[in-house]
Amino acid sequence: PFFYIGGANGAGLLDVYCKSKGWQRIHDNKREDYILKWCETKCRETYYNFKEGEQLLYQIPNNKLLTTKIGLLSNLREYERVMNKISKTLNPRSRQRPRLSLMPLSPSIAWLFWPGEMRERLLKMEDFFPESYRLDIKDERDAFFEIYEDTQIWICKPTSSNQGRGIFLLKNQEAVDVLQSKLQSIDEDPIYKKLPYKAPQARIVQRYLHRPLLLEGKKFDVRSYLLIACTVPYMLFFGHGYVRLTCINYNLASDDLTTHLTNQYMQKKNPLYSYVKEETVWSMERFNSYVNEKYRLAKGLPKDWVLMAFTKRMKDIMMQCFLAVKSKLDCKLGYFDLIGCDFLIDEDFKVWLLEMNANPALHMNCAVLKDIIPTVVNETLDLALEIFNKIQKGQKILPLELQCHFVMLYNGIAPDGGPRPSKSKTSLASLRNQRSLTESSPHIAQNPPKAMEKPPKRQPNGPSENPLPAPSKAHCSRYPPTAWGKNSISLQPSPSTAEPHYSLPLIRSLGERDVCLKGRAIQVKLKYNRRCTT
Ligand SMILES: Nc1ncnc2c1ncn2[C@@H]1O[C@H](COP(=O)(O)OP(=O)(O)OP(=O)(O)O)[C@@H](O)[C@H]1O
Ligand SMILES: [Mg+2]
Ligand SMILES: [Mg+2]
Repeated sequence: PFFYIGGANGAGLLDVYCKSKGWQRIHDNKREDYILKWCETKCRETYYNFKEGEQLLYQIPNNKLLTTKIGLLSNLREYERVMNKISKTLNPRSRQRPRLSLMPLSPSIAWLFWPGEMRERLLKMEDFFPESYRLDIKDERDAFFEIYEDTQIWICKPTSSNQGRGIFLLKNQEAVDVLQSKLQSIDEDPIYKKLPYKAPQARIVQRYLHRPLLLEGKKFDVRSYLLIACTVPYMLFFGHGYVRLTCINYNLASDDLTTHLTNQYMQKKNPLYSYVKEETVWSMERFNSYVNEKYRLAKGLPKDWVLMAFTKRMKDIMMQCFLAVKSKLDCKLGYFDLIGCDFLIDEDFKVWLLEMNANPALHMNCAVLKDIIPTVVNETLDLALEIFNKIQKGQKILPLELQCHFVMLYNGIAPDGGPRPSKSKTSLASLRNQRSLTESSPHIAQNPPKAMEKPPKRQPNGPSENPLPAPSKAHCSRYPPTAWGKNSISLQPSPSTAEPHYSLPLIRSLGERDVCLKGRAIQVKLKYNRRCTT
């Protein structure tokens, strides 16, 4: 079996992992006979030639729905708008009365179609995403220029750059005026009208969180992971990452971007970096202990706020982002993705999502990263492979033998334990007859997965359709102890957030379809594929 790695990010770790399976590396990107392909950048041919159900391919082709600044902002907004609309129609407790013609048989029936977990789960965007405006839409940027008040601080970011490239702060009216006239001249430039692809990248402006929580006087953000190990059915996991601090103390008035932008790439530009680099990345345990020690009493926080409340909040936010694009992501058996999610905590311990990243950095330039990154990479591949193999063989996906540090966020497994039919064209029956990766891998074939000794345990609060077994800890010994496993980071999956089957049409409809209630029937009108489910 062959594998291909494109780019340098994490290449060493990926190479070792794949070779340990007995696979052989190929260097020709055009070859189509690979079983796993992991590329930093997406290329159209790869997706065009991808053999669904036979190959594993890193990165969902349209992950930009989440991983560009504009994609994330627009999808979160649209999700909130649609959810509020549905909520007003279906929620009998809503202050606004539903329109009579839209009244279902009884409010309590309508309530049934609004699953409890979704009611509770829906977060207000303003509570986790800093106020933002798209500058590529005229009305929206005019709205920003209208509301801007002198001395407010905003941050301006290009939609699909990373490593802090192209980011600047807007600190006064003068800077905002300069930006306004620049945008106007781009808009009016005849060259860009003719050749719009030559125009500079679209941008957003975002309210600058000017009172961040500080660690030893330094600003920081937290990189965590959203692993989409499978898209048919969806299998999502949360993974802890690390804390990224600046080299020098935070100073709001400073014009030095390295005090404001916490990403490692920016920090490397600071002359102090080589002296303090080990201090610019903290493990989550160190962060947890620090908060326990310095802030617990002063701020009245519960013990282990980082590993408990903060972690839960990150998971909830990730879930909301996923639900916002769930019906739009390209799903094919074999696609998987690892998305880096950046969170900032403010002085009031409020958690903010800054952005989501495709192809997150897998470099190991600090001791903490040497500990964390291999685990992230190995378990990403383990989970993607285990799920893929099980589906190919028609086996039940759960329990997952190789799940160790990642915590399950969501699964779309049908109540019978098999994959749920999706919009993917793959016939699972035909996949079962195909040669599986396990069979084609001499290493795995010699070491077939051990059967689980115990039947899967039921989660106390999980819905009965989707019992989530505890991950096998035995597997953790395969990798050296890491910051993830050493201390108290939970190895237990959170209560299942898998969707109850009755809500599927409703959930699928979100964002793209109209829900309309008529007479005694609840009808979900599907705008795009003209199917009608009652
Ligand atoms: N709204 C904000 N308020 C305060 N600080 C912010 C805000 N947005 C971004 N930052 C800071 O700027 C840094 C870079 O921003 P962001 O992560 O959005 O850009 P990026 O170029 O995609 O970076 P990377 O992908 O390397 O993390 C963040 O790590 C954070 O420290
Ligand atoms: Mg980024
Ligand atoms: Mg970032």
